[in-house]
Amino acid sequence: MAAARYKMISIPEAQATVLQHTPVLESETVPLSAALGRVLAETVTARDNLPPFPASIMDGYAVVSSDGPGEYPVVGDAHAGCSTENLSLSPGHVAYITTGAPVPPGADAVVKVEDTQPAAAAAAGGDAGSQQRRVVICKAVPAGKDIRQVGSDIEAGAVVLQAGERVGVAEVGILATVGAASLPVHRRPRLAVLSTGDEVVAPETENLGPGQIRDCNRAMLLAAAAGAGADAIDLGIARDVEGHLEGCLDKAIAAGVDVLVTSGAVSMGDRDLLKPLLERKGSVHFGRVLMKPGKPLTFATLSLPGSSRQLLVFGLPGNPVSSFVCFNLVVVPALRKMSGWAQPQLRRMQVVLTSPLKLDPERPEYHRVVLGYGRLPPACGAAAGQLGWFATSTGNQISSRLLSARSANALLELPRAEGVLEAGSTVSALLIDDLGFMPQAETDVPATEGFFA
Ligand SMILES: Nc1nc2c(c(=O)[nH]1)N[C@H]1C(S)=C(S)[C@@H](COP(=O)(O)OP(=O)(O)OC[C@H]3O[C@@H](n4cnc5c(N)ncnc54)[C@H](O)[C@@H]3O)O[C@H]1N2
Ligand code: MOO
Repeated sequence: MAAARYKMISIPEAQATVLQHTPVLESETVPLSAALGRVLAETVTARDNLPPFPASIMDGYAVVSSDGPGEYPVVGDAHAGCSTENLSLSPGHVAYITTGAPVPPGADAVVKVEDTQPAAAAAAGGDAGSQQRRVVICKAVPAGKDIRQVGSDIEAGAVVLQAGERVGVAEVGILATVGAASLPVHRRPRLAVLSTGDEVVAPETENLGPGQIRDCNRAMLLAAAAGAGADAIDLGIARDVEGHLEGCLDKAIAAGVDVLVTSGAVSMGDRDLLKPLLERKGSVHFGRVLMKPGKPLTFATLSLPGSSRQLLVFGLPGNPVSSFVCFNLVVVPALRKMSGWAQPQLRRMQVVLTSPLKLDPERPEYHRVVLGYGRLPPACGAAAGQLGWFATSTGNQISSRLLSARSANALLELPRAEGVLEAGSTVSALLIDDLGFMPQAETDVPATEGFFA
């Protein structure tokens, strides 16, 4: 019997080994326009107060609150963007003010325009020769009403974003607010993707020759790398001869990438040449993992000439689903760690099965599912009708059938066991996509009572 050369290790051991060999990449300074999705390498503080001046929240009149309702002369206008240098209020006077304008010194509240009226005399054409505008304040307001005090949104010197935080859309706005026109973020990982196999031909091949199939892994893994925030390059297809595979590996080294992701050539056939090559060029940390799909998953590191850095090599199995699953389970956390994520692991949640699932007695299995949120369907038995997260299987899970990954936003973690897990069972699931893009709209989920009233 042909013995497998590599010790079979557990999934957590494989993931820990990968992260142990994965560095956090150094920082670089990027303009704010390029910061989306990056992880901050330094804490950002506010250089000034927001608002920097007491600002009106409403269009209306700046008043001295102790004056109360009554008719008052309007001594000036404070528009957004103006200076109040030449405008100050004494009791018995008001100033017209717009939203976002500085409140003039002396005023301590704003009365919104809906709570005022034009003064009758002024409306009728002025009061006996004095051209002064007047207004009737109809409502008493407390001091501070409708004024944003200096620093009430952001105080000067306050930490607005921590090192290690990911820059999303709101964070771009926050950075712009504090004047961070450029900022230090962790460098994006550089990654190369290589397919292997004599049977594999370019996707644009119209008529397949005998024994040929189109290369789906390369396009998919390039897309996955881009989705995970890496800069990816395409190394093409390596033929099943050692010289060619080695030439491709050398190209990855010459390109200066941080990560090489290959697919295929890691199992037990006479043309599975990757592991021996990696042994020769570097260190193979594992070559078999107890998981389905993805058993021959391989991870190696190679020293780079003239550098203290190491090239991380992920030898993903050739079956497209195995490649897809393994990329999510080990490459995504590695790319996240490189990019500066403090917690790079995939997020786990508990979900309810909507159909019975057969278990594998030999390997723990990652079953691709579409998660939805809503009333659990009748198939969930006793839990039916409750609100919760539920998982719908993508069907036949054979590792050649990439349609089983279509729309999948999670991988169920099914234990290695005999038998079937019944519908209605709760299992853990790892998120592989943004739940905001759930393919199914939530069903029958009520909004908070009274929300639309
Ligand atoms: N004797 C054994 N044979 C196999 C074992 C085993 O333990 N003992 N493991 C099986 C498992 S599990 C897997 S997974 C595969 C992995 O094989 P390889 O990683 O060596 O991949 P290949 O043999 O090159 O290809 C497998 C399969 O995938 C197709 N393929 C490969 N590359 C692509 C691509 N870029 N695009 C689309 N499809 C691709 C290839 O044609 C094969 O059908 O090994 C089992 N064998
Ligand atoms: O591990 Mo293989 O991925 O089961 O087909």
